[in-house]
Amino acid sequence: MTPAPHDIVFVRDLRAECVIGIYAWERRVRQTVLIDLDLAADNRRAAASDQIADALNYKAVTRRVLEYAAASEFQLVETLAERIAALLLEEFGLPWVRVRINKRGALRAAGDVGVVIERERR
Ligand SMILES: Nc1nc2c(c(=O)[nH]1)N=C([C@H](O)[C@@H](O)CO)CN2
Repeated sequence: MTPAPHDIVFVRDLRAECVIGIYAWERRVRQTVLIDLDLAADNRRAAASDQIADALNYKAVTRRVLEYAAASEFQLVETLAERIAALLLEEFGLPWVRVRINKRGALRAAGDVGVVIERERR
């Protein structure tokens, strides 16, 4: 089957609790980050069979990301994004992912702040 490069499974505003930040007070608390995921997946087989076994199961993906984030203690959102991207590419066999980490409220003068990265499997 030829690749379907435009198919995406997405997740928005996944609420993850983790230790993250560069300041001393941030090492002592858990903060909420909002995670957006765009996951390249060929959705045609799932659409044809209507079976979850043929789909990239977004429940399984989000459960794994939340488990990983909860155990993490990075300083930078960049690192958290990078490690989540690597995990998704490796464990779910995906060809390409976009990961957005939103540390909402981290800056008094701003609403949403964070990073977006795109990675592909080598
Ligand atoms: N590019 C980044 N800048 C900053 C980060 C970060 O993770 N990446 N983190 C902080 C602090 O932890 C901030 O979130 C606390 O207010 C500052 N800048």
